[in-house]
Amino acid sequence: MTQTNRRLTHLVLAKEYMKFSAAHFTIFSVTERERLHGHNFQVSLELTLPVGNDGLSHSYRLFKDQARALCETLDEYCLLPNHSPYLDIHQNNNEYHVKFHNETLRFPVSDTLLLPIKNTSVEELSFYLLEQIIRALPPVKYGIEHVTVSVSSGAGQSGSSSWKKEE
Ligand SMILES: Nc1nc2c(c(=O)[nH]1)N=C([C@H](O)[C@H](O)COP(=O)(O)OP(=O)(O)OP(=O)(O)O)CN2
Repeated sequence: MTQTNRRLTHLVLAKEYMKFSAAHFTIFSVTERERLHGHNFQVSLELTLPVGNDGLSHSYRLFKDQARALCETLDEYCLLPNHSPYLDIHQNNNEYHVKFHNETLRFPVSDTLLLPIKNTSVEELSFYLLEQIIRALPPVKYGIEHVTVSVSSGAGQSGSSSWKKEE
């Protein structure tokens, strides 16, 4: 397919089930954080990819199922940023002891996920999920030219991150 007659489509996938319920606290500085609380985080996925002669890019079931599976890996956990510059996290038997400023918070290991992110913000969660999506759906294999993952912590607020195929 030449560059000129390539037909690209932009799929937007934002199914209600692409969500995860999780506890977290956002850290604002070396001394300031919010209290532990939860959200139903909503995820959306946008993909740009070519449409074949059959008028189809891929069955978007493939992408929806992957997004849903990724959401399930985060569902009903307390999420901690393992790369936060403000936290010192150690496991002590079946607990994580999390030192922040002048306090130590304790979380059950069974209910907590340490994510490779710097904060449990929507922006950092979008970076994390984008990396997971690219790992699960290699763009070269699926002809994906651009992908954006958005994470919302509530109506009217979200963060997103994107990957774009190098020209
Ligand atoms: N850049 C970011 N700022 C904030 C984030 C974030 O993810 N990225 N997250 C929070 C808090 O986690 C909080 O849960 C949501 O923030 P808040 O402003 O309190 O918004 P509400 O969901 O409570 O909605 P309002 O109706 O606007 O109060 C804070 N900042």
